[in-house]
Amino acid sequence: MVDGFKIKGKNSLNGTIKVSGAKNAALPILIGTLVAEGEYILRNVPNLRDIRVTMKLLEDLGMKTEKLDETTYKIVNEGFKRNEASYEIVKQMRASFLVMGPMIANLDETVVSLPGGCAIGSRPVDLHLKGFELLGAEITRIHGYVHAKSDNLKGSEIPLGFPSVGATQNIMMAAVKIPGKTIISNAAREPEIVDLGNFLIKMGAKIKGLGTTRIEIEGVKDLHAVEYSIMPDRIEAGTYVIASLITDGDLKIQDARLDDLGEFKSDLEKMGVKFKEEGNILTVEGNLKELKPCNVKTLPHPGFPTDMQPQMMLLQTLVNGTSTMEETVFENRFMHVPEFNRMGADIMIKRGIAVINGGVSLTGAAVMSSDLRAGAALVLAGLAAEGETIVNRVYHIDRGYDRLEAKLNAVGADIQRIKLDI
Ligand SMILES: CC(=O)N[C@H]1[C@@H](OP(=O)(O)OP(=O)(O)OC[C@H]2O[C@@H](n3ccc(=O)[nH]c3=O)[C@H](O)[C@@H]2O)O[C@H](CO)[C@@H](O)[C@@H]1O
Ligand SMILES: C=C(OP(=O)(O)O)C(=O)O
Repeated sequence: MVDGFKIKGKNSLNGTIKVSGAKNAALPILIGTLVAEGEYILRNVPNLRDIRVTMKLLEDLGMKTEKLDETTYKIVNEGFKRNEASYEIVKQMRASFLVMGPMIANLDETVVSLPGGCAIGSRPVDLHLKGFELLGAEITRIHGYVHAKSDNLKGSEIPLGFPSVGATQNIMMAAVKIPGKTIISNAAREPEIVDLGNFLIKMGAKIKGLGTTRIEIEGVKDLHAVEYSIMPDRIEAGTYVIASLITDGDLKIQDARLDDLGEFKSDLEKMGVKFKEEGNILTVEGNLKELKPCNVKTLPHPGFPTDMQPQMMLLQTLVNGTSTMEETVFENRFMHVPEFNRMGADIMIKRGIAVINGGVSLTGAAVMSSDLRAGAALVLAGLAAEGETIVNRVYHIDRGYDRLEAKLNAVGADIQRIKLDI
């Protein structure tokens, strides 16, 4: 049996909904505590399955972790107890592969399981490994594991073939401790990179160019543990923006930083959505019947974020006219399309582009969540649909949304957690 959601649609959402700390910043930053010994305090950590897996991973490597309150963790690094990150843990969460950077910076020999792909794509790590080789690591792959010899590393120029978020983070966490200067060119510019960089700078790292395509790092031997507060989750915030629009609601989204969402904001504005930011409260205005269709293409930041693609496609489904969605980051991130179609959407995929004939009325159905954001988009579809929707396999959603159903129910949704056959 697995958890599912039973959703009664057509309630409009009103009231204040608070955004939690960002999963995609919290995971690398928690792993960043492996970079240097000491006692860390991390605040604004979201309550997620991926966070619990990360704690297991850190403990397995020898760290002591303690939950101080709902969003605060203490992590004590007294050195590595072992030099291997096993498949049992890495297979549960791809971000686990980020341990490799701190491990090669601190240990002479390291073994890390290859993560493998997932429902949205093959998700290779060649750019991470090429970066480590340029830093002087000897890399071999045996039986699904990467072995690295790293007793003689030095800073280097690392051009990335693609501005990979994971590769940029992994290389940064190694380079901050490796003697000499490392320059990452074509680096990722995502706000989560900046948050990780700011955490490392607080630890004493010398990093320039965060948020640009060229990151310069001067290796420092003695870094120290710090207290740090994780940035708010821009994807969770964007998900609530869509929730407000598709339920004709009036959500007050607390701790949303719209500027972190790149072209998501400008694309919605082109559709006719108006944003208002007052202090840390964001509200959105837009009537589904009056919004215009739009053509969207996912791209690295500041382009339209791939993690908002399924939720945006739902909005495109409900707005009159034909819209398109082109996914350029992950080759297989359209698993929600047949599920939306089961609910009455009219979406066709042609040569990697989804063509959405919008303006339909959705009706509740039993649907399957294939990954985190597809799952969240199906929950939103259930909120907009007539009748009852059952979303199966919500464990994908629990990986990355902090109590999604509780937060949505508190602003007027009707979502029940139930047990379902897998
Ligand atoms: C650019 C981008 O939007 N990255 C997203 C990606 O980060 P994540 O770090 O998971 O993925 P990357 O940014 O590394 O990957 C982006 C693209 O680069 C390719 N690639 C990556 C690494 C590598 O070594 N070789 C390689 O070919 C991937 O197959 C993919 O097509 O997923 C996260 C979770 O959904 C998002 O928050 C990030 O915004
Ligand atoms: C797919 C996502 O995460 P992960 O890289 O952890 O799979 C996501 O955050 O949308």
